[in-house]
Amino acid sequence: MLQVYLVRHGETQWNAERRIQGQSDSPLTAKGELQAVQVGERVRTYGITHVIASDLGRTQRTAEIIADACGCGVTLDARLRELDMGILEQRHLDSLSAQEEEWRRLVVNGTPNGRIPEGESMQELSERMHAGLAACLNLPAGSRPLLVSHGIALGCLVSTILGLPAHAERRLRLRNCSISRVDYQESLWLAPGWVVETAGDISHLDTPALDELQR
Ligand SMILES: O=C(O)[C@H](O)COP(=O)(O)O
Repeated sequence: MLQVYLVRHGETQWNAERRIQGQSDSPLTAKGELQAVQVGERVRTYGITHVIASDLGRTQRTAEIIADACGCGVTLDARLRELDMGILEQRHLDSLSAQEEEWRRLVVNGTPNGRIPEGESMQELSERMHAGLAACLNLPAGSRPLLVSHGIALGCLVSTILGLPAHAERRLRLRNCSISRVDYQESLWLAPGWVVETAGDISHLDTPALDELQR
């Protein structure tokens, strides 16, 4: 049975500053680097064969640290990028006008085809994330991939595997460097398809690696 590990990147400067990242980028903080090291320590004995990351800098850096621990390389897949948040990217969450907050809510509340101007809908995000995950089924038999992606992107993937709407990602807490796992179940007796084994596990992060919300 194919097991796929899903890791959100380590904390970044803009995560810490409460700025919207989307497909814009900011570097990992020292805490973010430590979180990635702790993921590496946790998964180094899991037999990971491929580390596949979104092509944004924060996921690439996190993936390099994890891949070093696992002794494998990193490949990039743009389908694993965060939701494109259009004209609100780089903005402080606390600085949005009423109109801007309304645009953000179109996405958060699951308005059909809702998007921030110049951004992407949750449906579009869901389709490309599922395509990125499905690509793992083409890896050689016995592969055990680990994907490094983003908060909304991974939340959307896990929610929709569960049969929930994409915006149900708001009900999942996928913290920086949390680990989730989905398996491709082929048993005829059980429903074939992706199954969520774990979501948002942070038991490998010690206190210095936790963010404010986690303490
Ligand atoms: O700011 C964002 O884009 C999201 O809320 C979180 O994205 P991230 O997982 O890339 O930090």
